[in-house]
Amino acid sequence: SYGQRRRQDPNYPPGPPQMPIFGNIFQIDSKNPHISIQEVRSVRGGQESTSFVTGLPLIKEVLVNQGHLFVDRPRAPSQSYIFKINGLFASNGQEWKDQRRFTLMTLRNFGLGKKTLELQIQKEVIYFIEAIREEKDDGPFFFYSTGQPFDPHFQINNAVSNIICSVTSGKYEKKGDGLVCTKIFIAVVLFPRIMEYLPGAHKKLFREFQKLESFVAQMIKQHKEDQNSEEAHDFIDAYLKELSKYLPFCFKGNISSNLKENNLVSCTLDLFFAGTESTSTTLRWALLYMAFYPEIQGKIQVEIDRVVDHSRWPTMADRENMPYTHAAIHEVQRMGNIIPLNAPRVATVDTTLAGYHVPKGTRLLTNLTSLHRDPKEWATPETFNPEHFLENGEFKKRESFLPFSAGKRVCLGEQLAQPELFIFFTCLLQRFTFQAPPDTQLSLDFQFGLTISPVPYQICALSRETEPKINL
Ligand code: HEM
Repeated sequence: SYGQRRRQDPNYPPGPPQMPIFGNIFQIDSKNPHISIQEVRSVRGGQESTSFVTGLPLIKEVLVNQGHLFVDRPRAPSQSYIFKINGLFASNGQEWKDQRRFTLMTLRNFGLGKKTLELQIQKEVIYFIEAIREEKDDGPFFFYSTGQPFDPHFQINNAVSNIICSVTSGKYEKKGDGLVCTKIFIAVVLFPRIMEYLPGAHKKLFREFQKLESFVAQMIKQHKEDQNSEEAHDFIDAYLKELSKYLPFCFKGNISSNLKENNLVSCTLDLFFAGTESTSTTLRWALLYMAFYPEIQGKIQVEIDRVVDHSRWPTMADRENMPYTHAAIHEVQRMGNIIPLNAPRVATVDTTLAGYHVPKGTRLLTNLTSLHRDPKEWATPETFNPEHFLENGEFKKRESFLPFSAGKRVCLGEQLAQPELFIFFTCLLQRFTFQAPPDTQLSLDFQFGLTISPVPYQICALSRETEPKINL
């Protein structure tokens, strides 16, 4: 236990006094764990000991310099019961390396970091915006076109999940059969709500997860039945084609490479989870901040109008000419701070950190909040201020900004998330001005679920079509 360890090893990281059995579990504010823990500390919940790593030098040590020693995810007893411990997010060792390498290679083939994917993102935003325009007074988009208050949560989630769906199982989306994918998306959106119904939530969660798995299995079955061309159309296709190379040796895949059908199911689910919630939460923060700070929104719109002719949509190539907008998106991510303690890691060997002994098996949480709110790093750490990422009017990278983490296990989808954020944000602000509903004070309060997200809000989107074009 922590107490024994600390007595036996004075070099074990310090921690607050603990209760027997429960350790420090009651000292952590479950709603704000990232706020209640501000130092490098070890705490214990039950038998588990976790170290919180704070500050840029130490966080870089864990994620980058000594990254190979902390690259694994810890195993919770409930994890293998509720979630699988394979796939991309939860696997370790060679199994993780094989899934990650194959997924990155395949996503690159399907346009990650290239123009093709950008066009796909643009298409989704255009669908979203055109739907707003086409609908007349009685349609579900009536509110949007008339500037009436609406909650953008569902629409944003839907658009973002369509992108990840088209990459993973796009073949069937194109045929107009988006049902399976839509069901998965709805379940993903429902997950945080299910967690609210504790106790018993884990049982529901497990059942929902099983349903998700069988949806994906069904999707894979459809892909198998339809594999008649040489070309892979989406991620599932590409994975199945790789598996089929090894059919003579192993019906369910290549034993030596860890590419197996159960891993295909888990990787697909991981892409849905990781690819939907994080991007859509960031976009919800973005619209909220715009409505909260109308002058900043106005400056961004001036920049968009200066660089992008109103007859076309913004593209990634425009970003270098839009330092203020680029900085504002970074500021949304800094303030949104949606994954405040990063994803957990575990020490794979006995090692030392800041002079403290970190025994093998210690869980580590890198406190990204300590970077994103560091008063020594940011002029106004608690206030939204795009100037944080500007110097002499040019965009400036900042070391203390790691929303996607860093090192070998850095977010696998960063190159998808960045164009998603830029294209959604700029296309929406090119066409709409977001503002608080009349007589309403918007709040920047957050709630804690899979990510830190804004509390549900209503917002008005005023069409800019009739506004005169602003020239600088
Ligand atoms: C604003 C959007 C996003 C943010 C802030 C974000 C952030 C993160 C963070 C902090 C991690 C943990 C990294 C670590 O352990 O060091 C992570 C992992 C991951 N992300 Fe993202 N992410 C975003 C979007 C996406 C998208 C669009 C995808 C889909 C392709 C994605 C796929 C993944 C996967 C598969 C992992 C697990 C990687 C591994 O364990 O090897 N993410 N992300």
